[in-house]
Parts: sequence; structure tokens; C-alpha cells
Amino acid sequence: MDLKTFIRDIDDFPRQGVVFKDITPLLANAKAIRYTLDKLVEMVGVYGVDKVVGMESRGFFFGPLLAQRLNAGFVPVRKPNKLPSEKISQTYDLEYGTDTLDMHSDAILAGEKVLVHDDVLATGGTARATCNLVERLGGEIVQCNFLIELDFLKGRDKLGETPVKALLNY
Ligand SMILES: O=P(O)(O)OC[C@H]1O[C@H](OP(=O)(O)OP(=O)(O)O)[C@H](O)[C@@H]1O
Ligand SMILES: Nc1ncnc2[nH]cnc12
Repeated sequence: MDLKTFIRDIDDFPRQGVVFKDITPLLANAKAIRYTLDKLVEMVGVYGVDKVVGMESRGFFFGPLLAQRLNAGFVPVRKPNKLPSEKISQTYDLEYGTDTLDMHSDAILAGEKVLVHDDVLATGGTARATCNLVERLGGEIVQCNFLIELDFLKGRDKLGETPVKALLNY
């Protein structure tokens, strides 16, 4: 199955000059969802993952499905002021200004093996901040796993030694 046929380019969204990779056609197709999940699981290739960490909001589409297939728990990383219990926060740079992501303080136990999952790796700011949150709680990141990587933005350069894998490259 050619998954790229289920990904739609939207010019100038959310702002002028950005080509947005829209995965909603993929999400609308049962066979494409199943195929994507099978391929994401295959790509992990690591045993003993304890937690899958997914970033709000598009990391929530496949993150919990992936966790279920890996027999792991799922941990949401959320935008500010959404998590109700004790949390840690990480601020990171955007193209203009900064943003913050939160994770519950008890979401990862020291020594747990963690798979970080999101739909798109672009500049890598979101993934870098998420890895920092996991590492601050003592988690061991076994892989950063994406549906799509935008190669020209060189996001993987921000992730250092961490193994980075993507199903589709543009
Ligand atoms: O590599 P980066 O440059 O950090 O960009 C990647 C992030 O951007 C998108 O999320 P967005 O902030 O648009 O939020 P959404 O998932 O709620 O749409 C995408 O889902 C990633 O989380
Ligand atoms: N071009 C893009 N398409 C979809 N999601 C993104 N997140 C960051 N850049 C993106």
C-alpha cells in the first residue's frame, strides 16, 4: 500500500509558505489505519517498551494504538494548563518565540523504556522537549518514532544519539 496517496498537501496552512501534511485522509480509511499501525509496530523493532509517549494532539491518533500493540502504557504530553495533577514542564523554541509542554510527574518511572511517538517530525522542537521531559523523570528513550519526517527541516539533528525512525520521508 502506498501510504503517501493518503496524505494531502495543503498549501499555506497554518500560514503563508508552509505546506501542511494533512493525514486526515489516512485516518478516514480503515485499511490505511491498519497498514500504518502494522508498519509503525514493525519499525519499533525493540522489545520491552514500557511506555509510549505521544504529543498533543496528533501524537494521540496512533500513540495509544501503538502502545496497545506493544503491550505498553500510553502517556500524553500536553499543551499548557491541560494536565490536572502534579506535572513537569519544558519550554522550547519555535520559529518565533517559545512554547511549553507538560507531562505528569508520575507518568514515567526511573529506568522505564520509552518510545516517543508523533505524527510529524519537522524542526524537532516538540520531540526534543518531549525527550527532555522523559529524561528528567529518568526514562530511557529507545526510539523516536514518526509517521512523517520532513527531511529538509533537519529535526533529527536536535535528537542527538536517540534512534529516530519515520515511515514516510519528504
Ligand atoms: O518538529 P516540530 O517543528 O516541533 O513540529 C512537529 C509538531 O507540530 C505538529 O503539532 P502542532 O504543534 O501543529 O499541534 P497539533 O498536533 O495539535 O496540530 C506535529 O503534530 C508535531 O507535534
Ligand atoms: N508541514 C507540516 N505539516 C503537518 N504538520 C506539521 N507540523 C510541523 N510542520 C508540519
